[in-house]
Amino acid sequence: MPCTGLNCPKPTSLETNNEYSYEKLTQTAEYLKSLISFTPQIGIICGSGLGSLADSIQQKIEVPYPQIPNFPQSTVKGHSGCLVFGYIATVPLVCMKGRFHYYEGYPLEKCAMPVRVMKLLGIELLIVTNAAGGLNPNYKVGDVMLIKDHVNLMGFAGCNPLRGPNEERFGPRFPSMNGAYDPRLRAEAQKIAQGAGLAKGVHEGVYACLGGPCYETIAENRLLRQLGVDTVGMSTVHEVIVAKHCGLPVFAFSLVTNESVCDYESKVEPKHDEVIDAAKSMEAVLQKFVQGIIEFVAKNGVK
Ligand SMILES: O=P(O)(O)O[C@H]1O[C@H](CO)[C@@H](O)[C@H]1O
Ligand code: HPA
Repeated sequence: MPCTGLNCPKPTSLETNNEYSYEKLTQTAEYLKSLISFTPQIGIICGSGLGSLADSIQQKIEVPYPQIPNFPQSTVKGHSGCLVFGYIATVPLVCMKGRFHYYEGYPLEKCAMPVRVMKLLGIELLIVTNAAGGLNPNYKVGDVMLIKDHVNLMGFAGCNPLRGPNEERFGPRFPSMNGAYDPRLRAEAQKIAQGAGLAKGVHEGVYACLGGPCYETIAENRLLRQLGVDTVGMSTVHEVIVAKHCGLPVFAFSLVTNESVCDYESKVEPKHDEVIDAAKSMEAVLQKFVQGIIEFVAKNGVK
């Protein structure tokens, strides 16, 4: 029982005050449903410089974020800020050209709220992409790493998108994160990658998200390597946590856009413009790769 003494502040319901309550998210989803005549089956989140993944969408309906009730706004170069609805390989889908990051000033639950909106729209699979630093010494710029697991470093410090009252209509208070990255799609993606021209550079590994916006120090990169992290970025993990919580299977990959420096002699510095350029140079191949995944889902279903 909460304290009922006269001097105790009344407990406020975070749920009813919450900007991202179930009711608010439902409003957002209902608004978006009113613009489309189909149920999206797949949701795609484009990483930095990867917005061109939306180029292969047919019968596009584009909805800029400022037009969407309760939606955050994109503030980062390489994230244009628009939802694109349409079809790839006859599969109805919704694609986020622009995601939200903690360093933009948004709390993690706000960064991840579009995942819940997409769940309410009816998606059955989430495809998450990111630009990332390659920590694994075998990775080169332009390689793709299928994410098999993550290290929720921000979670070690108590930052988690599920912090606060649990919304049972999405999922349980204590969700397991095992199997968050769908193993069947990952196995299939290895074959699909070869067809898309990615044969040499497809790895499977572990991604870690830091809060940013600073890139990691050399000491931090060395530490992350020792922790078994293969790619590092500032996104994805909170989106996947929210997806797993509400029962959405996830297929996710990192594009290695820069090598994470672990050597004090190195003069190499990460730069966001170079991250974007590296992503752009892989546009065509990654479009083909994602299309291959969607074609597989069209033929075989999500489960
Ligand atoms: O993770 P995405 O959105 O692909 O972007 C990555 O690229 C930016 C840094 O260059 C950071 O936002 C980092 O998270
Ligand atoms: N570190 C963190 N985030 C990133 C990087 C990096 O090296 N590259 C792209 N996003």
